[in-house]
Amino acid sequence: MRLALIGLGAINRAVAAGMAGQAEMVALTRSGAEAPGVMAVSDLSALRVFAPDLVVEAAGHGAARAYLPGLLAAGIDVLMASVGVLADPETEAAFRAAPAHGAQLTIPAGAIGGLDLLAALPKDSLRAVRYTGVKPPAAWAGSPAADGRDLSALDGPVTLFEGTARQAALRFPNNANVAATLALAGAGFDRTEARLVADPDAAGNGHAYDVISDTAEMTFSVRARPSDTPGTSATTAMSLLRAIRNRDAAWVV
Ligand SMILES: NC(=O)C1=CN([C@@H]2O[C@H](COP(=O)(O)OP(=O)(O)OC[C@H]3O[C@@H](n4cnc5c(N)ncnc54)[C@H](OP(=O)(O)O)[C@@H]3O)[C@@H](O)[C@H]2O)C=CC1
Ligand SMILES: O=C([O-])CC(=O)C(=O)O
Repeated sequence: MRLALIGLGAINRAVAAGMAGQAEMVALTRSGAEAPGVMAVSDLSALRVFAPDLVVEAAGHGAARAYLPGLLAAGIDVLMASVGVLADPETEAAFRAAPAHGAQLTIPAGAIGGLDLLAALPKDSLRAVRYTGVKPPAAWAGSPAADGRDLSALDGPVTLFEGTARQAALRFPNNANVAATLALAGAGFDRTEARLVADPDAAGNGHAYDVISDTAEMTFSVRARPSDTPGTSATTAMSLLRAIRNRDAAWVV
């Protein structure tokens, strides 16, 4: 398999380590970063010359918006981590219009799970989908939630945001991609509720959601170890690796 990674931070370094020896890999970053078994490429045209079977994006909303529609339009399959960028209607339209020659965009579960069942439920049967993300203060560094507030001095949990998944995904590009993924799998960006919490006592990154539908009620909850980037759960790279491996698998579970 030939993999082109966009971004080589916490997620894609773990993806590269997981695919070592099983894929030829290049990476596109602004700094020209490399990793064991991964050669840096300087720009998008060098990435395309590599002729990847799959592009794996884990570089942030700006990179996803700038690169991915063009790659899909060139007939290249894409697996994206920065799902929240699709909360912007113009960007979503560009992604939906782009794929050519059967190119496919894969949106992995990322740091959450249970999406197989949620996505199987008929959309018009969904009555409520409510997501809560709880992370330690360090995970919110650099986010608008920290604006003017010393999160390191918190002595208890604080709700930083409550609103729709669309608002959350756009305001918190590094922490609410899962809210966007949940919205796309379920009730949509404007009918999925999101709450984001900083908790000094949180033992890891927590994601929980409740679904009420005509057919079923479900609850999902996970608490995961953070990766080298505090706001990114270690499970995210594992989810991307599963999606990559499923491409070649005889059995997909
Ligand atoms: N779906 C999900 O569940 C989750 C999704 N995410 C998404 O994944 C993204 C990556 O997460 P993570 O690995 O933790 O982030 P990191 O900050 O650890 O790494 C980001 C990487 O992207 C590169 N990068 C940034 N901007 C660009 C650009 N314009 N072009 C090319 N490379 C770029 C950076 O390198 P350089 O600075 O050298 O360019 C760096 O290598 C997040 O920003 C978020 O959008 C994160 C967590 C969960
Ligand atoms: O990795 C996580 O815990 C989730 C995350 O940052 C995101 O959804 O952007």
